[in-house]
Amino acid sequence: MLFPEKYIDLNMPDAEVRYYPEFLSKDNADSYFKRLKKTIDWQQDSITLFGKTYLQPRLTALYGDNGIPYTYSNITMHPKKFTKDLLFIKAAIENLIHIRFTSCLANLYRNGQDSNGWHADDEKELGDNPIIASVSFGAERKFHFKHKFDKTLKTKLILKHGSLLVMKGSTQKFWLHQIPKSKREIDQRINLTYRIIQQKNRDPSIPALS
Ligand SMILES: O=C(O)CCC(=O)C(=O)O
Ligand SMILES: [Fe+2]
Repeated sequence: MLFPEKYIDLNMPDAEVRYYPEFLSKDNADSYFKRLKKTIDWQQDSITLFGKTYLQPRLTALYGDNGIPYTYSNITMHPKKFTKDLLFIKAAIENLIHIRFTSCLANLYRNGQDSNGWHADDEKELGDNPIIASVSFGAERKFHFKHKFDKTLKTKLILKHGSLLVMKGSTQKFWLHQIPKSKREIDQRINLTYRIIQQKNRDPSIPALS
């Protein structure tokens, strides 16, 4: 039996985080993984931190249904048009949680040395209390959270093949997250983070078009 709607609330203070371990069946997740690896236009960008330039420790790509660029860690990404698979997965999430997304940032972790350092997804383009829906395929990876202000608060989970993690409310205001590097040998993993990306300087008193 499949239970795509079965969830676990992480019960973190100052956050709303919900985990759906069986969002996609294994067969579905297997075939998405293979196709996403081939059809996404993966690229490795450089980031500049404290005046030094590094290659990002993973491959990424941005897709969307508007042309609005997305800037984080000094990288500006321009969205490509959604692929069929990305639209199907988007619709499955939207049916489950009743939120419409505009964009998807895809990550490919090639092995255990690839990672995603501590950050919050709190860019202006994401609006005030952003909703981020993140689907995982392939190798399992650890996902860590730590509170920005109360150093005693942290938690972690393992993101399974075919799982969905939804972060909303004040999560990005109060918490950082990361995918740490691992010395173990780890296979490839693809993660899709669906987001709502809007014009940066939009007047918040005017409702966004949907
Ligand atoms: O790979 C993941 O699970 C997390 C990705 C992430 O945090 C991001 O793209 O902002
Ligand atoms: Fe993130």
